[in-house]
Amino acid sequence: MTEKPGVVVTGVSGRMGRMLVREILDSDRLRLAGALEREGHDWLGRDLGEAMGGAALGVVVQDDPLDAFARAQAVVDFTTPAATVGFADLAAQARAVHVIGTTGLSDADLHRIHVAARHAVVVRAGNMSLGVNLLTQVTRRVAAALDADWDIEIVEAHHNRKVDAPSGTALMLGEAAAAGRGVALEKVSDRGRDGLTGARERGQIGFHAIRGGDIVGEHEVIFAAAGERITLKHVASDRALFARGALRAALWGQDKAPGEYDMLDVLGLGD
Ligand SMILES: NC(=O)c1ccc[n+]([C@@H]2O[C@H](COP(=O)([O-])OP(=O)(O)OC[C@H]3O[C@@H](n4cnc5c(N)ncnc54)[C@H](O)[C@@H]3O)[C@@H](O)[C@H]2O)c1
Ligand SMILES: O=C(O)C1=N[C@H](C(=O)O)CCC1
Repeated sequence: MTEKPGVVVTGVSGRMGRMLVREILDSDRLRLAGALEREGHDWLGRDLGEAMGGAALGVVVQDDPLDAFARAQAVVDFTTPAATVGFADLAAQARAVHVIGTTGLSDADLHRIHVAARHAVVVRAGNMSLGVNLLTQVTRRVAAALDADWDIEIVEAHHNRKVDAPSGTALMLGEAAAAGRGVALEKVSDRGRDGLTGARERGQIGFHAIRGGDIVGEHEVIFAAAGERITLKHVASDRALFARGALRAALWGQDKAPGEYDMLDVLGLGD
């Protein structure tokens, strides 16, 4: 029997990091090959299981990605843009599948990831859930069916620790709506109106971010016209959903050619 693919979890003490560890330990198809945290973190050098408040796992939390990735077939990464671009280079060197859930990536960050993907499989998505990825397809189709008399607004809500806005998911939905309309999102995007903004411009796609409490992730795409309105909505109530999607991507990527992929590829939802 071949060995199960080994996964390194980056940002292992984070909200997503802990969720990923639990899901890998529950999985009969993957094994935990390493655990990374940032320099100076108080979990470094400790057994991961004990740091998480449970029994020892025999995996020590470290801050050396090169060493960890050399023992892994996949790196599952929900950290920060600065950390993720560095991991992209190193995961590519190690020929490990790099699953990127980190959001808030700049165009320069995306370029670095694109270059790394010449040498290894990268799967990146602002949202790893089946529901949201399906919603992007529905959004694109609805936007394609309606003209610009229908104003498109995207409203997202997340917990009060989230550091980026609009959310990665909101941007995916915005890209889908823009693609349906046949326009470039950056030309029509209007983010967080405030003050004497003037009337809404025809064809704009608006973004609005709510931050509060422990909201896991909620997204609405509103199509509003004179006398009627369509609202498409997704609610995530459990972060495990994102972790399971990311681990599915880590497995899916094992036999793929180097390149950039997304969750539509993983879920077989692409056109
Ligand atoms: N794509 C999705 O489905 C999805 C789902 C949830 C969250 N996210 C995104 O994932 C990211 C993390 O979210 P979170 O809620 O877990 O955040 P978090 O702040 O709880 O966790 C991030 C972790 O990364 C660690 N980290 C930072 N720099 C590091 C480095 N250089 N090396 C190793 N570890 C490092 C931090 O110490 C922290 O533990 C965010 O960008 C968020 O938007 C994406
Ligand atoms: O908790 C977060 O942060 C989330 N980030 C992703 C986003 O930016 O869309 C996915 C939902 C949760």
